[in-house]
Formats: sequence, structure tokens, C-alpha cells
Amino acid sequence: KNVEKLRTAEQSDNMTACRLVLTEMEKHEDGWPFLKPVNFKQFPTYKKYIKNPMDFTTMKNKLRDSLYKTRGEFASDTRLVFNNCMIFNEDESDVGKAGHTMRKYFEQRWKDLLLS
Ligand SMILES: Cc1ncccc1N[C@@H](C)c1cnc2ccsc2c1
Repeated sequence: KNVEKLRTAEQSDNMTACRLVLTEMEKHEDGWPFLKPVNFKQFPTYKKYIKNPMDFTTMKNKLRDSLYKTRGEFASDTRLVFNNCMIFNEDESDVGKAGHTMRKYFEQRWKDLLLS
């Protein structure tokens, strides 16, 4: 019983760092392109090129529903957001530049939080 409780407690600690960095990315001034799923009507070719769309709201819902078993799974979805962005958007476009900024921001914060 205690082992179970301990594991759940550890699990929620792991997810605290995820919730924190996700909140920071949602508030970041360059986070705007990634807040919601890309609208396929607005970008008709998106689903042709991007096989696994991901965005911050979807990640928030997955955290809420405990769909991330490890911090690594959360980090993978975050990197998916920015890799999709680099596939679809020119580096010099507003969205492309925001993607690079947010990717750098995430990787630095992820390091800070996990080595703390
Ligand atoms: C991250 C991403 N990748 C590819 C396409 C779109 C997006 N983001 C949406 C929100 C977006 C990005 N930029 C604009 C500009 C006018 S509407 C709109 C919506």
C-alpha cells in the first residue's frame, strides 16, 4: 500500500515540473502559434505534411488526464510541437522564428528544472 502511495507521490512530483514549464510557455510572448491545434481549414495542407500534430492545449489536457507516464513523454510532445513547426514554417517566418525561440526557451528551462 505504502509503495503504491510513494509511487503516486513521486509521479505527481515529476509532473509538477511539466505543469510549470507548460504554464511558462503558454504565457511566453512567442507562445501564441502553439496555444491551440493548428486549424486544418485555415491551413489545408497541414495534415498532409504533419502526421502527428501537437499543441499546448492538447498537452495540458494530457497532463490533466494523467496520460504522461514519465517526464520524458511530456518532453517528447513538447519537441514534437517545435519539430512540426520547423517542418511546416520557414525559419524566417514569424511562426518559424517563434518556434526556434520557444524551443530554446523550453530546452533551457527543462535543464534548469531537472538538474535543480
Ligand atoms: C504553429 C503553426 N504551424 C503552422 C501553421 C499555423 C501554426 N499556428 C497557428 C496558430 C497560426 C499561425 N499563424 C497564423 C497567422 C494567421 S492565422 C495563424 C494561425
